[in-house]
Amino acid sequence: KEKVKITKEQQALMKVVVEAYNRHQIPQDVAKKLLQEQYSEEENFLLLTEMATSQVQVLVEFTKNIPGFLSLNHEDQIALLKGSAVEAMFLRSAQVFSRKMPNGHTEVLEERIRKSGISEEFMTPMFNFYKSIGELHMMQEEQALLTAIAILTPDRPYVKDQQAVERLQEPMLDVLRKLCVLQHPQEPQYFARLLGRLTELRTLNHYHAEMLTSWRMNDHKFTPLLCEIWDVE
Ligand SMILES: Cc1cc(Cl)ccc1OCc1nc2ccc(F)cc2n1[C@H](C(=O)NC1CCCCC1)C1CCCCC1
Repeated sequence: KEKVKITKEQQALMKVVVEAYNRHQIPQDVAKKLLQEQYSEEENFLLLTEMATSQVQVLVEFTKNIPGFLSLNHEDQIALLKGSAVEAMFLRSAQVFSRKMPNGHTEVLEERIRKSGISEEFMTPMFNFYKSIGELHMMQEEQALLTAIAILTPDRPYVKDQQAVERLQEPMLDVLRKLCVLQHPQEPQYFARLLGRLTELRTLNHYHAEMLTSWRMNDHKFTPLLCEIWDVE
């Protein structure tokens, strides 16, 4: 059985990605707000649009720190960001939801989200995803690399130079695969399960526009940035 070893270059790549991921965290903690009090559907919608707007800005900063991203064709940089922003939001939401919290807090948080205004039909796929992410107990290195891998998906719509994107995604996949083998030696399928979450993320992508327009309230207002990213209005 060959000894898996992370090279110096791979250590350096991981360090850059993890530091960027930790540096670009959401300023205010939405989970704390939701646990503090029950908001109306309008207030929840506003909270989501505020959180999502700041998360997109955070995502752009994180992406700029992915080695090689800024040397991609500019239109392709936009296509990758536009193609991955919603997935990154759900991935971040899942990570926020799966964080270790004091007893009973996760249940309160789930209840507040169920009553937030999102229509019923989207709750099951969304919480199934959150729970499947939670079960993985991902380390922050795995979260950061998985987010970078999702952003560097070559077959996003309108990407012209897919090979250039593959050349950036492959080293990330390599170091994540090695990390999974080293961190989860008893679970040879762990890496495959992680990548399977990216497939589940894509299905959530299909729902996002309808999740927003069907929010139980009238007159859904979006920021210009979200109109761009969320295919709404
Ligand atoms: C990401 C997303 C996209 C669409 Cl279309 C619809 C919905 C949604 O998030 C649901 C969702 N799942 C959550 C799990 C844990 C949590 F603490 C908050 C969560 N949220 C929403 C949120 O603030 N998400 C942000 C989290 C940080 C990154 C940017 C997004 C709150 C908004 C207030 C009403 C209760 C849901």
